Amino acid sequence: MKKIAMAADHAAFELKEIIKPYLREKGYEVVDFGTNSAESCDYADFAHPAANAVEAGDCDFGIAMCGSGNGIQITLNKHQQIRAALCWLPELASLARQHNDANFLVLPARFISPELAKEIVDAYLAAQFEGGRHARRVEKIPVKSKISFESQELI
Ligand SMILES: O=C(CO)[C@H](O)[C@H](O)[C@H](O)COP(=O)(O)O
Repeated sequence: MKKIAMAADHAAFELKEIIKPYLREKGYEVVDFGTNSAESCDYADFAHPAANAVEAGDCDFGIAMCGSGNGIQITLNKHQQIRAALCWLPELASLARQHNDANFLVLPARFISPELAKEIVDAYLAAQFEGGRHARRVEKIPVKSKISFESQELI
């Protein structure tokens, strides 16, 4: 059974509580890293543990959300092995997986309806990484060392 890490701040708590049972009904195991109420909080406190779980292989991938999606996406992408994609349309979610092998789907909870959020989640879950030229590009994403701007080579 695939294991999904979930994380949200107060702005997305309600949406998380809608998407969580939706995923469980579909047969996914959900590990909920919080937040656990609509009380004001800081997205990074939930994003980092969820990112750690995916990086460690304890979860297969993640679904995260905050008001705009920006704060939690920025935080997740500080992790070297995380590719978090902010998606507000199903097509973007499909592409995030097909082209970017995104291991976190990020939703802007204050800008989409629960129904649209479910469609975006469905698109993300149904898509597969296409590999090929995209694999070459994804491999170049982690910052391995200083890179020369002129040559794009490691220095
Ligand atoms: O980090 C964000 C914006 O980049 C998120 O949308 C937060 O959910 C938002 O900033 C929370 O705002 P609030 O006024 O504290 O509810």
